[in-house]
Amino acid sequence: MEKIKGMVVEIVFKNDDNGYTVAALEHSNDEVTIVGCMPTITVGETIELDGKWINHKMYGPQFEVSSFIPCTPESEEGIYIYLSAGLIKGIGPKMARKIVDVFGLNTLDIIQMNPEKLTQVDGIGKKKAETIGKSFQDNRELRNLIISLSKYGITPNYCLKIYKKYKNKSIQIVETNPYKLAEDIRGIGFKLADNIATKMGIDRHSKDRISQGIIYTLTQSLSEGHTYLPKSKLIKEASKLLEINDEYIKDIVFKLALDQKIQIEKGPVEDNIYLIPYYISENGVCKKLIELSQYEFDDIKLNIDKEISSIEKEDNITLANNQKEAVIQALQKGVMVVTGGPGTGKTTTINTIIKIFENLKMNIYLSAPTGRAAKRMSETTGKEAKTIHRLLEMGYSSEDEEMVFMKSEDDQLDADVVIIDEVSMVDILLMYNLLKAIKPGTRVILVGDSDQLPSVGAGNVLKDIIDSNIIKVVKLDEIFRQAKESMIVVNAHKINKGEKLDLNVKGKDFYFIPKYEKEDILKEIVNLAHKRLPDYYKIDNLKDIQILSPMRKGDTGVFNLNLCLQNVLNPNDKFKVEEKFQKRIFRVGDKVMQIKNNYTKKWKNDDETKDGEGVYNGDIGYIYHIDKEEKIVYILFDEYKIAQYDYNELDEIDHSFCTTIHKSQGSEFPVVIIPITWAPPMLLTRNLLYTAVTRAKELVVLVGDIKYLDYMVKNNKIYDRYSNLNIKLSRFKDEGLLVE
Ligand SMILES: Nc1ncnc2c1ncn2[C@@H]1O[C@H](COP(=O)(O)OP(=O)(O)OP(=O)(O)O)[C@@H](O)[C@H]1O
Repeated sequence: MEKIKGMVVEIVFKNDDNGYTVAALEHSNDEVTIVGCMPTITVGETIELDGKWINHKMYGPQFEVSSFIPCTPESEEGIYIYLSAGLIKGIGPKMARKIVDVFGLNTLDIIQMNPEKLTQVDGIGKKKAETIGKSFQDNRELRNLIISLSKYGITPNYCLKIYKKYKNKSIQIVETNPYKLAEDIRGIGFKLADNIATKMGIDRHSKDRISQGIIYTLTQSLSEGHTYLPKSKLIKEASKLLEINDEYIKDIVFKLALDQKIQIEKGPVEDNIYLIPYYISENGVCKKLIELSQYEFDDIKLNIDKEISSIEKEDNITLANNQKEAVIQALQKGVMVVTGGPGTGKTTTINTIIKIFENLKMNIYLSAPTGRAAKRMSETTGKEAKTIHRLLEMGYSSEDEEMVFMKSEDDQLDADVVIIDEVSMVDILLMYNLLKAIKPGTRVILVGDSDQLPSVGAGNVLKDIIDSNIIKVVKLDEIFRQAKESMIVVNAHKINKGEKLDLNVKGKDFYFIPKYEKEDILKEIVNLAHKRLPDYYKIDNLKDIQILSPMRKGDTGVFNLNLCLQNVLNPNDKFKVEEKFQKRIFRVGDKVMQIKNNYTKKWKNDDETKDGEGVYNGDIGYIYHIDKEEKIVYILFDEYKIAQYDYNELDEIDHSFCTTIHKSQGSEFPVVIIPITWAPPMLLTRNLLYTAVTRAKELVVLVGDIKYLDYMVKNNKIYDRYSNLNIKLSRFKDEGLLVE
């Protein structure tokens, strides 16, 4: 093994996925080629390398690197080159020159130890000095992490995610339990974590490995919507994942239950295995629903029929019988469900209910699971509606920054009535947190359409509640005359019943354009969004049109459609700043979406007169500005909220010229275009089509092969979720525990 030292003068090639780099190094007054895994090196940096000289057939002599350590640059010029490489937020070449001019050889010490002194440099204020100091520190720690973890085959991109999550505890956490990465880091699955563990020498049959495999199998099943797995299924899947015999797994399942990491519940056929929070939530939702629904009210003394008549007169409307029934039940029951498809009068019914409770001077809270749904509820009721997270006053615990709700059993909501919209999107954990915060004597009204896709999170809450026959349900099924005018509404109901759709009725709002080849479907959709629809309907191709695809991959999947749509709807332009992030280019003007809830993301309006926090999964925005020097992307949401994203936060953002149908749940758009083509059967389902179509307010255009449309309408196979809420609720009735 030999040692050489020198300054990196050029990066010839770098593979961001595995860190393999070819670079030129200034060494002993000569320029030599170095090759190997050096993911962190930058031009201007001095490094010390271990390795050996080889003679490459084509490229001649090269130094093959087995390990390297960064050294502090020794000359002022070296420091300048190092700082101007763009690694540190707030320092570009000009600023680097100014800083080195002031501090000379002490520059790096000053940035690391006394960043406040940077204010001596023209153009650096207190805040900027702090940012530079922090960015330098983060950069150092991250580079050390990348170097330390590269021996386990962890790529720089994952190191960045790991560092974001665990900060300076990263190495310690990874080396103590690499399987934790599979739980916490997006993109790292059990397999990758297991590979890392193998490189660390962890035994295949160790208790830690098997425990993690079992927990991972259960965690994975949550993303398919299951709240538990039957024991035999769990063992089979875990054994496949771990590639070991069932017997080892059975033992550890039992041990995990003793350690209270999982819960075993006796089922009628076999044991069911839960992760603890899901067990507590499923039982808790059941108990709270029974408790709230059994409350006997004697607080309202009014003639309900008279009250309804006077509101009907006021609103110039006659409620249908089941709408009236819903209003009456809302006054009498502790918990009730109002369900129905589009145009069946849910909003009208809820507005009547709100009026009656308002006349009675009752305290009413309105809420919905997502920001978009809450906004829509505010618009249709004319009253403030909050997200459930806001309603429950979500915050973070001081010790471990875990999310907590301030409103809970110890400090319940001061409400007489709570109305929740879009309940089909509420999962079992959120429902439990909500119900815990509601005291007996409060009326809870759950509104939703159980034919929509179920919640992204585990459970089948709305459908289970409806199917249990324990909670009062009023199903609205009449489509009102006004709503019947819309083929979107009419066809949505036809989809639900598995009937043939009315397509291309002249002057209406539901069109089908036949195309058979995927390339033709793609071309047609791009053309519709770019030219045809905006020209014909005089609408905005970004704001008014939303393309929804069932899948992410493939020619007509979200990823490819976004690439093609970006090219025509927001093409490259020398006046528009853009930046490449892994496989995507973000450009000023791009339509984007927040893809996970970020309750603490701060936003301000343009003139900073309004501010707030929280950007939610599914929120659509536009790239407003990209600051390459500060490494910040500014995104405009809701026409006035501007949120800043550091480059390393951009995994929360995706392009949204096209989104998946799943992500569109709870949102509405004027015009929706949907590709109809081959996809895996589990994506060609009736309720996926129904959800997509009901997102449109004014126009639906389907493009593709009619045989797949027919297939979707007929395919009402719902992929069952393991959830016991329905059975647990029904048990109360079977055992005669309910007051009728
Ligand atoms: N009793 C009624 N008589 C006549 N028209 C009604 C009645 N109830 C509702 N409508 C009308 O039917 C249409 C649909 O009603 P509404 O918006 O309340 O339904 P919805 O179920 O909330 O629909 P969506 O889910 O699509 O928002 C509206 O135009 C509304 O004015």
